[in-house]
Amino acid sequence: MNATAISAAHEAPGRPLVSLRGVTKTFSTGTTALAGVDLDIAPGEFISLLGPSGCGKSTVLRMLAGLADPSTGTIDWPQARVDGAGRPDLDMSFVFQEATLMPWGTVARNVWLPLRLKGLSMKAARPRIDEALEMVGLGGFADAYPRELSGGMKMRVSIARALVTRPVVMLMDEPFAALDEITRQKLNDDLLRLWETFGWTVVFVTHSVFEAVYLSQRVMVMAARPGRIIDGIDVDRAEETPESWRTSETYVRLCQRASASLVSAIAGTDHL
Ligand SMILES: Nc1ncnc2c1ncn2[C@@H]1O[C@H](COP(=O)(O)OP(=O)(O)OP(=O)(O)O)[C@@H](O)[C@H]1O
Repeated sequence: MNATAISAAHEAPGRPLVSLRGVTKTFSTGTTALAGVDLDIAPGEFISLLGPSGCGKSTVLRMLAGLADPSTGTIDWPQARVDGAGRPDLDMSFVFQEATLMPWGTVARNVWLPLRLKGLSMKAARPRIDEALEMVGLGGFADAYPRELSGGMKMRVSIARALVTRPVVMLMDEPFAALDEITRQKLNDDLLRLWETFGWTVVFVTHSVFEAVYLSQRVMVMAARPGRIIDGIDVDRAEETPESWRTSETYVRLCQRASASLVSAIAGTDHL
């Protein structure tokens, strides 16, 4: 494995896909969810936001998705055309912890949903639905109903529904947190394969040090009260295979480093 750079820098090299500067978010309740967040994310980067409950991870994702605006500070998309409200013309998909499938619809109809919202008929969308299901290993399950699927399969459907629109940016909010460890590891590997295939920019929220270091090129550690970034850890996985990476010295060392940051994040959080 190559030397692994570790730095607290929040900037990605080159021209960022998105750039957050001095971003704060204060809700009408008075809660300051984020204070002074500076972060650049490079195109094609896999970045994780790691931190204790309430540190503002989901708020960052929601702001990237355009579902919430910063109270102060800026979010710029230097490589995209933006509309009057500053929203980029990039396709983004959001994957949540719950698969949130429609129980009355087959797998194919669930995956169709975002294309249907764009006006595509089932007939026109079907090749893309089948391709998306193949990509997540559910080629034979188009006509199954959610109740017939395991938790891991439901999450695969959710990922198929996210990738069927061929997004540029994949926003993932603890997608595997509810799954057992073996399923989670398998889905981690599948996600990395999909990321390599599609070249997505992935912003991945997790509470798990091991998952963050396993998946990411960069792990941003956040603390709460107020939500802020306290550390940035660069991860160079080099040529490791999934198995050799999970047991490598570098992986273990970076997990220790991220754990130590997380401990200090939690130590500075008086409500825990
Ligand atoms: N709509 C809202 N109105 C008021 N407060 C909110 C709202 N959304 C989030 N918050 C508060 O903002 C802070 C950050 O919330 P956020 O959900 O971003 O944290 P998180 O790190 O994703 O937490 P978790 O890991 O528990 O999902 C929390 O204190 C939360 O209670």
